[in-house]
Amino acid sequence: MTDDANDAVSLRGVTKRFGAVRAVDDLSLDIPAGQTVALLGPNGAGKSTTIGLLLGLLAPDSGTVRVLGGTPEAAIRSGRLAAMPQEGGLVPRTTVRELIGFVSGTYRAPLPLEEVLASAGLEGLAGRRMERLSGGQAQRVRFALALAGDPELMLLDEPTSALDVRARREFWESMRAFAARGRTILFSTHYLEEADEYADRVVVIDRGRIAADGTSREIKRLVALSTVSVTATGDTAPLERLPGVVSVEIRGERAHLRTRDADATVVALAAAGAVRDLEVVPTALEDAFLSLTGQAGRAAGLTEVDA
Ligand SMILES: Nc1ncnc2c1ncn2[C@@H]1O[C@H](COP(=O)(O)OP(=O)(O)OP(=O)(O)O)[C@@H](O)[C@H]1O
Repeated sequence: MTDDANDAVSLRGVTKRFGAVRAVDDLSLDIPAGQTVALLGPNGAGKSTTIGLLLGLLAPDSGTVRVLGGTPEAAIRSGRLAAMPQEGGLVPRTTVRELIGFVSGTYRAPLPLEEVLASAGLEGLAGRRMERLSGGQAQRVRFALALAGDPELMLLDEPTSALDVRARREFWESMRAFAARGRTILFSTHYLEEADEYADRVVVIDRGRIAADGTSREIKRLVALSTVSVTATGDTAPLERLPGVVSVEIRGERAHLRTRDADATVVALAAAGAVRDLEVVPTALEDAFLSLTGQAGRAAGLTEVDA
């Protein structure tokens, strides 16, 4: 790992404990300027804690946290770092234009109001009052407020968790425009699909440590993407050793083989004469993700990148 002063984010051996819980455990992560990075992990993985550390809301027990070459506090003070809250922050009875205009006025070098409205996809909603916005529209206003100071880095903790599918898509369209201007985005999410679609890079975090780090294509290649099912008779232990197989689950008469290479697994099953009622189904992305952070992932020999 290189030490690059141009990194937008640099965490070095960072640990944050809450009592006996190591919410972030010796984590090292560098994000070069211009990347859109998804921090992906199950509940309690340490995503919010990581973002809290980067915003200076939490102090690490050990290790160093650098944001845009300095401390999080300095980055926020200069307006170079912005965060978007999940909820709240919108003043009722004001219009979209009034609120964004007011907040813009508090920044030293704000973006022109019309540009903020356009970037957040709010042109048609500028005159609308806060209480009349849908969930997705309100979230775009929060995004606009974060955008107004023209930050270089945006940190988003589960920005779409309260949104439905359509609102989620609309939100990400706004985010894409921001990223296209060469800005850096780090967002946390539970959804592999979201990481897959919107991030240049996916960092999978599990129990405060990095479980995998790569493009979503690389991450998906690491995980078991198909399940081969057969009716199993006799000893099922050898199934575990077939090519591609990551884990085997026996339910009644059926053996479900989670595999990274369905073709190789099927060929090997055929050679063993064990193809009764054979079925191959793609694993849902969510399940694939669980296999990466759960037992199956460890069985597949995935190593912690930053151990
Ligand atoms: N203020 C706190 N006090 C005590 N424990 C905490 C605190 N904040 C976080 N934790 C614990 O630290 C661990 C990591 O929590 P964190 O909120 O960072 O995870 P997360 O990945 O953001 O989870 P989620 O997806 O559920 O938001 C969890 O075990 C959590 O219970």
